[in-house]
Amino acid sequence: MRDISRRVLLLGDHRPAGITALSMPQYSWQFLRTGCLAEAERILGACPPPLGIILLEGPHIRPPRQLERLLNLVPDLLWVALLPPGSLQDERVTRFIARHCHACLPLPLRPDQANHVLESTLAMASLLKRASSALGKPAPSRPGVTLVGNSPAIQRLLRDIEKIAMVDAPVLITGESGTGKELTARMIHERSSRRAGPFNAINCGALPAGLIQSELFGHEKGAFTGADRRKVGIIESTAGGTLFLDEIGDLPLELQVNLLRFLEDHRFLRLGAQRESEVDVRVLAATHIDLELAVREGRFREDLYHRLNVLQARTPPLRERPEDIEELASHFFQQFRSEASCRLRGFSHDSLITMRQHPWPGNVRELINRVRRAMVMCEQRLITPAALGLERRNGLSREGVSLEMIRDSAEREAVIAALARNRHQVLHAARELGVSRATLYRLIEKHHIHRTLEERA
Ligand SMILES: Nc1ncnc2c1ncn2[C@@H]1O[C@H](COP(=O)(O)OP(=O)(O)OP(=O)(O)O)[C@@H](O)[C@H]1O
Repeated sequence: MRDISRRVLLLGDHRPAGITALSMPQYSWQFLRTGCLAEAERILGACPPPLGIILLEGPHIRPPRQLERLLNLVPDLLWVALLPPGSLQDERVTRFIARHCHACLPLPLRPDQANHVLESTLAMASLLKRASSALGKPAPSRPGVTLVGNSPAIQRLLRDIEKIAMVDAPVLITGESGTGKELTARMIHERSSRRAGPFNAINCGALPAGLIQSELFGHEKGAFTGADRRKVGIIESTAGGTLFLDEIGDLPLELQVNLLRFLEDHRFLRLGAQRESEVDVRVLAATHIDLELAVREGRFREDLYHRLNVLQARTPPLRERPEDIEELASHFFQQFRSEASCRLRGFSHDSLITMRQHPWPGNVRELINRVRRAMVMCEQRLITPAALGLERRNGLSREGVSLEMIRDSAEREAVIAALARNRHQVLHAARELGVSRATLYRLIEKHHIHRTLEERA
């Protein structure tokens, strides 16, 4: 019987020179070769091998985006890159290797050298598997807290965070619920000169109006019935650090004046105290409501609004950056995998498409919850749309979906259907759709449709 741990997925359009020798009994590697990404996905979904080899030439490295999608599907598979002569001069190739590959081998293959690299990669794969199941820990993630995502909107936010962290002024962070406002505040703190001090967060909307004053500013013993000892408020306990005031729009008007006073001279009065105290705290505030409107309607003090709004950061909603969805899903998949069945290997192609179509009203928090639930409930090897609670539906019946998203979704469906009807022949599918071949290629790129077809037309 063959040792199934020596199975290797070989992704490439042809058998690379020297590979056949590695299938000989003295090496006994078993290669599952495919030049088609959809086929590769099927192999990974059915009975995934521990190793993958990528031949970095031909159309596969040309559209690296689709390739990266596949690699993100099974984050625990270790990849070895096969390098045709001169390929390392291509900066995209070196970046790709640095990001995704465990090792690389020059072509043509020298069987002993290739066998040695495959053996050591296999040993590393089994070591990592054992370590993650023994420790019950998620795969290592990036150091410190950081925003996952590569979209221009997230890159802009990351640059803003770096700049804001350099200055010691108040910040107003705006964005819908679940978009990462608190995470942004933490990142500002961790990158600021206050990083050695405390980071405290308080949700101004979650506390009853009667309690919030003593939570923020503290109180003296006997300040009110039941105040049987002195209490240090969150402002005071954040001395030398950063205070994050979430849902600042919910702060009662009578407390807004106290906060303004504190922002102006860092002085505050404990409830029931005779004298003011002084403390050095940076305030970051967040809101998901339109504060300017709240000012116009008299629900929020204009002077406090301007005092808080010295610097701004905006956390973009997930529907504005669908290109981040896959990376986020894959990030949380890795984080939760220790809690879930080890059978799971990643996301099905269908679920990736469905996730891109979903409007994500609850943003990243919703995505985290769906991935976590899917990892518990899914019985297949690849997470399905059903396990995510995102059955594919006709866009027109969905609530809260913009016209643009409906149009986008219909366009994607039409392209997929035309390609399927025309056996993936681009020229014929383009004719059927009444567009040029170039336009159809642009649509395939735009919607990240797996080109199992590549250039058959
Ligand atoms: N870009 C991101 N990368 C990684 N994790 C993220 C990202 N954005 C949000 N999260 C995670 O999503 C969850 C919700 O984020 P967070 O609490 O910061 O959102 P919020 O905007 O403050 O929400 P709310 O307004 O409801 O308080 C957290 O677990 C956070 O770590």
